[in-house]
Amino acid sequence: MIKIGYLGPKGTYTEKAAEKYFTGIDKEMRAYRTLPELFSAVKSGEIDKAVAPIENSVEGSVNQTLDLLAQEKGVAIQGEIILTIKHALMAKPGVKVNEITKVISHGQALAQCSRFLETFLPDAALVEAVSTAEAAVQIVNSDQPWAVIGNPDIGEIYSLNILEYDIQNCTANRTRFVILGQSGQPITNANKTSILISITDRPGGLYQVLKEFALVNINLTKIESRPAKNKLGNYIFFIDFMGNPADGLVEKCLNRVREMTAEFRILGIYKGAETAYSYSVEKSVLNLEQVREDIDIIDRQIVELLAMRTQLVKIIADLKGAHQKIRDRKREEQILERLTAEARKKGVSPKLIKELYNLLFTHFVGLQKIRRQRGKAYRQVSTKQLP
Ligand SMILES: O=C(O)C(=O)C[C@]1(C(=O)O)C=C[C@@H](O)C=C1
Repeated sequence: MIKIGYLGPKGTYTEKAAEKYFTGIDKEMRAYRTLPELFSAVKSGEIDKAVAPIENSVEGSVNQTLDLLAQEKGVAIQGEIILTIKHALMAKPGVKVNEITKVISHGQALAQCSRFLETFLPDAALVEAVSTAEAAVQIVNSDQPWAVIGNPDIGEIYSLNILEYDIQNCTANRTRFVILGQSGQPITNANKTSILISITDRPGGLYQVLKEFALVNINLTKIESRPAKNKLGNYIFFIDFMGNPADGLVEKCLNRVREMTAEFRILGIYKGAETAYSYSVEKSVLNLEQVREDIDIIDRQIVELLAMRTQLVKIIADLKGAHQKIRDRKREEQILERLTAEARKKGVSPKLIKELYNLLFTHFVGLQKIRRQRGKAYRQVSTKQLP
């Protein structure tokens, strides 16, 4: 029998998600009051698996779950499940909608029903609880005309009356829950990976990372930033994508990302709940159109990088001023030596690199000469214009 923990108390959507994910499995369900308690329980081995909400289609990420994933290194994502959320307004028997003075629920549930609350209960106080079921417990223990918003099952569990069904702002209200376990347990049929990265502060840092995924045609399903909590302005990024690092292409892509990031961690490799777009190496290898699309992406990148190089050479030209020699053969030799060695390592022809770079050097020397000439002409014109 496996022990499964969830964000309780009984009746939460998370319990529903856990029941559904582990249907037909001999299990003992344990409710935890808070997400930190749930995470420590799975980390210590007190429970085998934990289920926690991570993202809602209306309200976005559950920040506390993301922060705990970042903090708790011994906990990994091992699966996920998506539930359609339908909220109900519930109160103790006898309480009518127009008598309600306070509505208690999880912050996300209150936000997801904001339109109903503004229209039908504009004067009621809105109070947040750690979970929807915890809010129900508060209602049960009070003799005030208060109400709770949550999963209609709560009504039955806590003997509350359902006053209104389906009160959420959007009908397509869905929540994704993650299944957590201790790190290092392999998952079969895994086709999705979640990683955490932090990027050193430099222009284009995040772009360079995302580019690596685009180049090998990996579909990112989510990217979210959270404060790194060490310095204002420092962020960590959570990235989910379709693919498994057991795939050579995915592994190479992640190795490159690891090299260019200050922090890199795999949060989980698991079976995705939805596989609308599934990544396949075979597809990109066998399909001519697909390979050409990949080449088009790379060619665009090459032009973009050349544009950046051009800007830098222009800065060099201005730094050299009017008298320093433009051509620097020693520097060219150093560049060629480094790049041909790197090319050899990566299976690129060193001859190609030599030819390509000799062409680039000639071009960039020419560009600097023209710039110097223009500068001279400009200085002459400006002098003439001087009184
Ligand atoms: O580094 C320099 O001094 C440059 O002018 C740039 C650059 C280059 O394109 O990398 C161009 C010409 C020089 O001969 C050497 C290098």
